[in-house]
Amino acid sequence: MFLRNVMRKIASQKSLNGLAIKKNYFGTTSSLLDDFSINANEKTGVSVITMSKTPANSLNLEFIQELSMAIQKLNMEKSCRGIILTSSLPSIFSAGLDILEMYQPEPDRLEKFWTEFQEIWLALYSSPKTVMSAINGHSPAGGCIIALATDYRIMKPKFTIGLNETMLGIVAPFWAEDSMKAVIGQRRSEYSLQLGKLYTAEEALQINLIDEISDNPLQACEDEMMNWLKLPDHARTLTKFQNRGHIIEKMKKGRKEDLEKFVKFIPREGIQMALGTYLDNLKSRKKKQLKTCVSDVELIVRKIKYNLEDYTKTTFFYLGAQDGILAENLINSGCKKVIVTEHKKSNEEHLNEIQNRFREKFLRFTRFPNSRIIEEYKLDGLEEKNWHTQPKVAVILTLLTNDRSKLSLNSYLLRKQFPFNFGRTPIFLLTDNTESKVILMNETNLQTEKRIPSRALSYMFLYDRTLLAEIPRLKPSQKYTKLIKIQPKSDLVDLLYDEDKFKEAEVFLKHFFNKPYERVIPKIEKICPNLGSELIDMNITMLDRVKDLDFRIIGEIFRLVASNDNYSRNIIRVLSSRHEF
Ligand SMILES: CC/C=C\C/C=C\CCC/C=C/CC(=O)SCCNC(=O)CCNC(=O)[C@H](O)C(C)(C)COP(=O)(O)OP(=O)(O)OC[C@H]1O[C@@H](n2cnc3c(N)ncnc32)[C@H](O)[C@@H]1OP(=O)(O)O
Repeated sequence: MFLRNVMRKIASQKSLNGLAIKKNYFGTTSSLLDDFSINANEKTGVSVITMSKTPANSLNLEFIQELSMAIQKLNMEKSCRGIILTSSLPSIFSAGLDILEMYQPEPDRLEKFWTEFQEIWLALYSSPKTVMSAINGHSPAGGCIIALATDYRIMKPKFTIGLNETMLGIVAPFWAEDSMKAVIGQRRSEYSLQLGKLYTAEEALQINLIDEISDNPLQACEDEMMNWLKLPDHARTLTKFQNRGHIIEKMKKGRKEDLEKFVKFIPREGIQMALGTYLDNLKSRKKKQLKTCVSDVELIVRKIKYNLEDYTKTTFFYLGAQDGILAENLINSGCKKVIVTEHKKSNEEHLNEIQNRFREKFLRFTRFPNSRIIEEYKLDGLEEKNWHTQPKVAVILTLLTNDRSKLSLNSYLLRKQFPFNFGRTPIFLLTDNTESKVILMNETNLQTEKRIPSRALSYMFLYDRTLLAEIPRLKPSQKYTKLIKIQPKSDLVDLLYDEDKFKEAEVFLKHFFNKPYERVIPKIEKICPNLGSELIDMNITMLDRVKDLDFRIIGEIFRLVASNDNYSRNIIRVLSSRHEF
């Protein structure tokens, strides 16, 4: 019966094929939120899905939804024969479910979250394709569940994998347990699950939790995939379903009850306390591992009595090229990546000088495709370093001018060119702007706000995609209401302050998300003359003059509409799929 259903499903998928998959299936595509990319190889029929959601590829609702959709599409794509899952993060395959989704959850979201997790597991576990995991970093809990849902696992040495849910005071779902049993056997599974065991790759190989160890799991998966693809797909797929059918059926039958249990279980006081403690430990473990980072940045920060250690969270620095010395100090004190930016062509020479000075230390030198003036340097030996013990500080953007056009340029660069998702990283803008002020946010809940007047550290530039995506789910009390107050100067700000105009703007925004820019601008101009040109020149700082967060989002949309690029469109699509818009 099950096999018959499977055959029927494969047949119906075939007919859906043309509809479900974009014509340009081959090549590289990115997810809406840039949390993963898919590289589809036309020759081999193998698609590599690379997860890149910093800092840990933890699976939150949006990430799971997008990933799941991508896998389902690949499952239906006739020309795809194999899928490899991997990560672009240097030491984490996936840290499992995003604990913040389960800690102090909102009921509706929690339900959606678990439903989507069930869904992605089903899409992977019952995929008709050959699915492999190139586990190139830690893979606890949900990360291991995902890997277990694939057909073959190759892992990089030394990292850890396992179902450690009991360590968090929670319980792995029955279907994950079943998939583990199917791989390592009943006894070993029971032992591992009860003790929440995390195994090193070497240990995992011994108990068959993984199939191979390799320094280059992706390459090894690609090689192994070729062996699997020698066999006729239908025979291999049916054999897979013969083996997995009972587990899939059981999951489908029990999934409603599983969901009910989950949404009841997670909000329980004891569970919440356990999750809270686990989260605290996760954070404090990191603080203990921090070395003191002695650098110019710290000196600046010390001068203004600001404790850098509170904000030692990230691996990236933005620096003006004029800060060559600063960059060198940061590198010497262990920063993993330094981005050197320079905006004046005349300083190209200086940039070259820095580049030459640092050449030996950097593994890679990349020019951003759309800019002559941004350079990325990557530290030598990055892969070998133990990332756990690396000092992580903050993102710094230097801007030693208050010239508005440069401000625009910086925000533009940050928004358009910087390929990373900052997560909850604090971002500082160092400037000599005399109206200096800094807003430091507690990035986790946006509740804490401090102001530190300073000439040197003037402004915290809080703009990141994760945050943007998170804004709609913040409770009203968590929305930050105080932003830098600067006299509104532009029509746009007037518009955003004006209730009636705002309403009008909101109405047409609703209708024009998907309309071409040329059609939007005249409408905007009607409401607010001269706004079109203002929009083009608009920079993020203006948005910070807006008094209310919702206004800010609208402002953000104006800006995105104005820039009219793919990235903006994607964000708009994400935002417009939410109720707020
Ligand atoms: C009766 C039963 C009924 C119903 C069933 C009930 C419940 C079912 C639910 C069970 C399913 C659970 C599956 C899960 O996946 S739970 C999540 C478990 N995950 C973990 O335990 C991993 C935790 N993370 C780590 O151990 C380390 O981060 C890791 C080893 C992966 C990497 O270490 P590294 O030192 O390289 O990085 P860190 O500095 O620790 O992390 C970087 C930042 O990422 C944050 N982080 C890490 N993991 C998570 C996560 N899972 N969720 C959210 N955030 C995470 C970490 O805090 C760091 O953040 P910052 O400090 O930089 O802000």
